[in-house]
Amino acid sequence: MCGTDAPDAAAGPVSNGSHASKANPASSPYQNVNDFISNVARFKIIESTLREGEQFANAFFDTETKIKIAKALDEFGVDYIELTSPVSSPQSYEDCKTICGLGLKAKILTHVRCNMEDAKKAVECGVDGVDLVIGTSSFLQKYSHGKSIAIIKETALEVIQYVKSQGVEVRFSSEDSFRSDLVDLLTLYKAVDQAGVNRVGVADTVGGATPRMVYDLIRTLRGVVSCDIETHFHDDTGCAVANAHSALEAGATHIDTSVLGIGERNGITPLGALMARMVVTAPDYVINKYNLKALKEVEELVASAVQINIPFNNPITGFCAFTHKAGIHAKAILANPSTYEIIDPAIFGLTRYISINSRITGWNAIRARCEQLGLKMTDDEVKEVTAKIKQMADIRPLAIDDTDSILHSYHIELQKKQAQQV
Ligand SMILES: CC(=O)SCCNC(=O)CCNC(=O)[C@H](O)C(C)(C)COP(=O)(O)OP(=O)(O)OC[C@H]1O[C@@H](n2cnc3c(N)ncnc32)[C@H](O)[C@@H]1OP(=O)(O)O
Ligand SMILES: O=C(O)CCC(=O)C(=O)O
Ligand SMILES: [Zn+2]
Repeated sequence: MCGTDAPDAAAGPVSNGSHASKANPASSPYQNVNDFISNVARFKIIESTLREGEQFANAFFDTETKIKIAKALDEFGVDYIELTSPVSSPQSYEDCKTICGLGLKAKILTHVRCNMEDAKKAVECGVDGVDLVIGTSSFLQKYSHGKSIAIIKETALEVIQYVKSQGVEVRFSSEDSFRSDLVDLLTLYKAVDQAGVNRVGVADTVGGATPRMVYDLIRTLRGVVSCDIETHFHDDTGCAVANAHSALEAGATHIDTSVLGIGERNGITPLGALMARMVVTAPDYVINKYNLKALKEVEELVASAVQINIPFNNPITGFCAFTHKAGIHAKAILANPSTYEIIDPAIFGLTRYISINSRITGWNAIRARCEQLGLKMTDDEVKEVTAKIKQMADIRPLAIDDTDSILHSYHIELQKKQAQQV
């Protein structure tokens, strides 16, 4: 279907029905449960395409590209934009300063190791906030930086005090949180909270956490710290979006994303997929806060910058995300799009497409196409021409033009017959 039947709003029968007018959103079982701890309807996004995303295998962002991406993310309405550490290279340092000088609405963060030298470089760049990170699992303590929890705590408190003294936001995050000792973690978070951090960060660095593990850890942490809680989920086991949702339900306040999920290995929670999830959970909040119609453009910009295609099954913008094919689906979609769509594509400035070119096409979809083409036929005639389309589709894949040709020829034959009868 995909090769010969590419969605094109002008080509196939497009149902203009809108979800809002045909379904009562208040009746959705997927929406926000209003418990007091959940932040699903008031979360913030820390967009890390220009930090975590730069760790994606294909990524090379020159200054101009970074500026374009930062501006596009700002237009989209993300709350924060996180940049690569300025100690990474001289150009990273310059780019960090340049982006801080753009005057964007989004706050600019940079992500550095939890030590004084890195923090000083970060502050020098003029960022709004510094995201401090250090591994707390025994793996990272032993094989990465070699520091004990006591030293981590002592250093963290010094660095936090310094960043705060510069009037800059500060966050402390424990890399590899889920493989860290819970007592170590809570002791550290409590200490940095008391030291006045704006946020603590919980990171599933290796992508092994499940939504239930996330809920339990964040719920526990929520009872220990009073500051905001940022969360960061890798997608190695396919749970990054679900984990983000679970974190918000448990009281996390901020979610890290990157466009198309790009990042180290197979990346993190994708911005678009998170929007898809959250627009279903908390439609009013998401629609009013984010410029959802700009999503496709942001994704295309980043996809082109890192030389990848948008995956076919990407939520929202995958080429067939709003394509309906089977006859049973098509009939119901034409009557009411909510039957087989959880998200109205119009919210993202997109249209749905109904495929009419296969052996599984039904006569209701063909009737809609005939109406669109202005070909008048009785129901029995539509059924007869549908059978002809199926006959042909049994032999080879059809393009929309093939189906339309069958419809036009059949209609011409009908007209000839009618003329003969007169
Ligand atoms: C899970 C994550 O994604 S965390 C963020 C990852 N981001 C980055 O790595 C930013 C890009 N990195 C870089 O440009 C470089 O790694 C730099 C500039 C940070 C450091 O480069 P180098 O000095 O050449 O060290 P290298 O990369 O080989 O090793 C990392 C060093 O940081 C130390 N380190 C690692 N994490 C931390 C931390 N959180 N706090 C302090 N030191 C740390 C390691 O012990 C190691 O130190 P060493 O020089 O004594 O061996
Ligand atoms: O700083 C953080 O919270 C996350 C760092 C990171 O990229 C990770 O742990 O995967
Ligand atoms: Zn990461």
